[in-house]
Amino acid sequence: MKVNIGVVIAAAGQGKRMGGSVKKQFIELAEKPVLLHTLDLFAELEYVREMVVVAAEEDVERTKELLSSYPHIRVIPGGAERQDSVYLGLTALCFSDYVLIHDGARPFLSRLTLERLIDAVRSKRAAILAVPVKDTIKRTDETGIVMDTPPRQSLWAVQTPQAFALSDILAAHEQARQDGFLGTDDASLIERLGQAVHVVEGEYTNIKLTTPDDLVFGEAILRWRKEKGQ
Ligand SMILES: Nc1ccn([C@@H]2O[C@H](COP(=O)(O)OP(=O)(O)OP(=O)(O)O)[C@@H](O)[C@H]2O)c(=O)n1
Ligand SMILES: C[C@](O)(CO)[C@H](O)COP(=O)(O)O
Repeated sequence: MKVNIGVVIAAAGQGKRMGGSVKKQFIELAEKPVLLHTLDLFAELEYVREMVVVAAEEDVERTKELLSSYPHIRVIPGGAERQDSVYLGLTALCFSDYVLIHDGARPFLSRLTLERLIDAVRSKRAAILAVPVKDTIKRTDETGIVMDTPPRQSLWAVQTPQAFALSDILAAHEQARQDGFLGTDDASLIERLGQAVHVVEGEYTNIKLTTPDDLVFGEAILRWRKEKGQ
């Protein structure tokens, strides 16, 4: 059965941890802005019914210009926090049964992984990409003393896209706004309502560009893919 899939790209951040003068969505990797690396994959998919890019208010015009070869992608202004920007993106969708919520600053997603996530959301309603944590994780108290070491077998580093039935995630965002709850991802808003979120194993290369060293990893990922002919 044909389903309508919408995409919300959160790209309204200020990139403070990157620390440079150019916001990370506009930084060029292999002579192409990060945001275009991110969008290209979605823009070529026939089952994507609609796409919304959420940009910082001051960057809306610049983002529209950058996306001028994609007239079907809408660009709207975002909010103060990622969660606010995503909410605004969700409310702009008109035709979608399911939505993929993705960070504009996560430009190395592969088509294979995306398709596995889409298969999962169609049967499970809420599915996210994640990779098993490789390091040992410790929890500390406010003085930096280790409190405990959670068993690693149950720990995952969570990525985007995160995929949901649109009605569920809209309701979860509305509830979070009402409760004043701010999560660091969208799945946490569903989890707090008791709904199951399914993990789909992703790829370690689907990194988010957050700090300057991530740009070095990013260049290396692109080089590696080119060598492999991908
Ligand atoms: N108000 C915000 C904040 C973040 N984002 C987006 O959410 C994604 C993940 O956020 P993060 O890596 O934290 O980006 P920034 O907020 O730009 O970075 P920083 O926290 O270092 O300022 C990014 O694609 C970013 O553009 C957004 O759409 N709206
Ligand atoms: C949504 C996310 O990319 C999942 O890893 C991440 O939580 C975003 O966090 P940030 O604080 O906006 O970097």
